[in-house]
Amino acid sequence: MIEVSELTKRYGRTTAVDSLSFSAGAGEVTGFLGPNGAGKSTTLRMMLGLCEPSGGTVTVGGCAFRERRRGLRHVGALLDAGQVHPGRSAGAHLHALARSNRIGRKRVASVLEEVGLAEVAGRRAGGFSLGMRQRLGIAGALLGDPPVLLFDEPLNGLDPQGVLWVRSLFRRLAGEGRVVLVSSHLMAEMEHTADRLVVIGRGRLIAQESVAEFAARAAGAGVSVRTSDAVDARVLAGVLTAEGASVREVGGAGLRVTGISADRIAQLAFAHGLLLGELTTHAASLEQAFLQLTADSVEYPTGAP
Ligand SMILES: Nc1ncnc2c1ncn2[C@@H]1O[C@H](COP(=O)(O)OP(=O)(O)OP(=O)(O)O)[C@@H](O)[C@H]1O
Repeated sequence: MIEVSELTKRYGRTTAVDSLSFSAGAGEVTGFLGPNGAGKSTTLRMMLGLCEPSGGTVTVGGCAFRERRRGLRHVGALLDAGQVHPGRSAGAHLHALARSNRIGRKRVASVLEEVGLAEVAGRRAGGFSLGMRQRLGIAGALLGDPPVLLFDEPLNGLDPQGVLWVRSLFRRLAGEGRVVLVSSHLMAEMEHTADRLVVIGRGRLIAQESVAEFAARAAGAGVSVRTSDAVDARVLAGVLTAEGASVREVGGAGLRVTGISADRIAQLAFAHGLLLGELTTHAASLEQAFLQLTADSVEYPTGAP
């Protein structure tokens, strides 16, 4: 379990992370989302003890990362795929990491296989594409078989096949009971990758909830209902409101309903002898909800498209 409590980082007058508190649990993929400059990388760096917080604490599995020995066995991280020495081969890079963390050579071969780089293990990392470097970074994170994994923008540069592979890898790692925290500035990347979302903007927590809960607040979500005439629409509106739904009249016989499922609306209409001409569920756009939620937090906003 990762626990972030009142974490703050200031660079001169810039507050990159501002009293941020959230947690990421074992057995699920937590998406760490925010627009560019929101403070995601700074938070991950503080988690790993790579930069000193100005305030607050972050613990991984109950204690600070820096207090552990042989870190890779406890926390694996992909922070920047460009961190590899360009003259070193993928294999040599991983062997060096393994040696300094007292991890056996066999494990290097196994992670190279896992990320699909076994055949190019002898090639210089400097000649790798961004997608291959991401795979190498992921291999480094997996090397110590750690219970906690942090990934900063791991889908960057991956082709669609690579994205699918990473998603199934994260799911498997979480299924094995590990903590998997994945940062991204794109909701579309997290929608099908994460179970829970931690959304930040300007260093502050905006939302912390399941993907399903996040979807429920998305604009555009709801059910369109059309009855035979305006009188029936009014009767149905009364019935639905009494059930706790929010109802808005749209035209004579139309209603826009939120807070209740289409199934339940159909049951209630049937129970009250009301004929429905339309019953349409509108899927929530998570991307839209994310943009609305973080609109005030964008560092360099551009004009509307
Ligand atoms: N070393 C530094 N010195 C000064 N300011 C910094 C430093 N590192 C980060 N910042 C500032 O802190 C803020 C948060 O940056 P950070 O890189 O953590 O955001 P991010 O959410 O990871 O963004 P991105 O999605 O663009 O990677 C930004 O305003 C950035 O300019």
